[in-house]
Amino acid sequence: MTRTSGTSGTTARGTAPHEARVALELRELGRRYGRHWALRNATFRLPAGRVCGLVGPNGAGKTTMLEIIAGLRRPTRGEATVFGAPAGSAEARARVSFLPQEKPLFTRFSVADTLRMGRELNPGWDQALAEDFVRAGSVALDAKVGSLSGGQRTRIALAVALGKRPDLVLLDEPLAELDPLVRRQTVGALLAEVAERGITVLMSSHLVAELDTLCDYLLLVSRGGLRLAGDVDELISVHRLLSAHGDAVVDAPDGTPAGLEAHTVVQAQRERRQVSALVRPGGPVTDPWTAAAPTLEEVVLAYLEQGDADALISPNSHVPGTGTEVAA
Ligand SMILES: Nc1ncnc2c1ncn2[C@@H]1O[C@H](COP(=O)(O)OP(=O)(O)OP(=O)(O)O)[C@@H](O)[C@H]1O
Repeated sequence: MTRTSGTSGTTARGTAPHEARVALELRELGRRYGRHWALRNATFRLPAGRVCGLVGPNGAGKTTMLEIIAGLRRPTRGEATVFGAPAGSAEARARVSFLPQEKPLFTRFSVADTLRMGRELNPGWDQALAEDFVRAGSVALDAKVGSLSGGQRTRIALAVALGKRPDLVLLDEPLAELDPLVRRQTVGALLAEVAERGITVLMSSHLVAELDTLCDYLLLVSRGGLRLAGDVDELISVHRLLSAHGDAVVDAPDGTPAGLEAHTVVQAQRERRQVSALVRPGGPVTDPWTAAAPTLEEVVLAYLEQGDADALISPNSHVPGTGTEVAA
C-alpha cells in the first residue's frame, strides 16, 4: 500500500492551495471531565492531504480529541480549527466527516436507505461515490444493514463518511473489528479514495504494527499529552535503535545503560543477553553500541512504554508562537 504524497494542492471542494496547507490546528487544547484532564495542552498542525495515525494507550484522550475536532464536544481550554474555521462551526462541520467507534447505522435500514439518508442530510452529497464504494465491497444496495458482517458495516459507514465529500475524515478505531484480509481491502479502498481526492485523514488505531502501511503522519498521545507529532519518515529518521551485548554494558545508578550520555534516551531495556535503547542521537555512536534505523512500530512502542519521554514535534507540525520542541 502506498502512502499519499505530501501536501495536496487542492481538496475535494477545490479550495485554494494556500488555504489547504493546514487541515487541522490545535492550540493548547485541553479537556477536563470533572477534576480529571483527559487531554492536556495539545498543540500541533496537520498539513492537508495526509493520512495521520492517532495512537495512544486506552484512555489517552484520542476519542476526546476527535470529538472536539468534529464539534461534538467543547474543549475546556485552547482551540481547534479545521481549515481555519473553529471546530464546531457550521463551516468546519461541513468539511468534516466523523466515524465514531460505534458505527452510526440503523440496522433495519437497507444500504440504499442508509445512503438516501446521507443524501438528505448532506447538501454536497456524492451518490455515485458512495454507491461505488459500497459496490466495490460486494455489498448489495438492497441488503439490510442488520444482516451485514462487521466488515461490510464498516464499508457502509465509510461510504457515508466519504459521500459527504469531506475535506477531513476523522475515524475512531475504524479497523478494530475487521479480520486482516478485510482490513487490508477496506483500508486499500479508503486510502485510494482519499489519495485521489486529496482528503486529509485523522485515524485513531491500536494496530501499531500496521501503522506504517496506513499512515504518512503520526500523532502519539499518552497520559493526556502529546508526545510525538510529525511525518512518519521524519520521526523515524531522528531516532536510532542502539544495541549491545549485555556483558559489555553496565547500568548507571539511575538504571540507564552507561555509554549513552551523549544521547537522549527514550527507552532502554535488557532482554536476555542484549541491551537495546531507542535514542535521539546527540553525537557519534561509540563501542560497544551499534546503531540501526528503527521501524515505526519500535519508535511508537518505546514512546508508549516510556510515557514521560520529552515530546517531539516535527517542524511542519509545529504551531508558530508555541513552545513545543522541534525535531532536528
Ligand atoms: N463523558 C465522559 N465523562 C467522564 N470521563 C470521560 C468521558 N469521556 C472520556 N472520559 C475519560 O477521559 C479519558 C480519555 O478518554 P478517551 O475516550 O478520550 O480516551 P481514548 O484514548 O479514546 O481511549 P480508548 O483507546 O480506550 O478508546 C479517560 O480517562 C476516560 O475515562
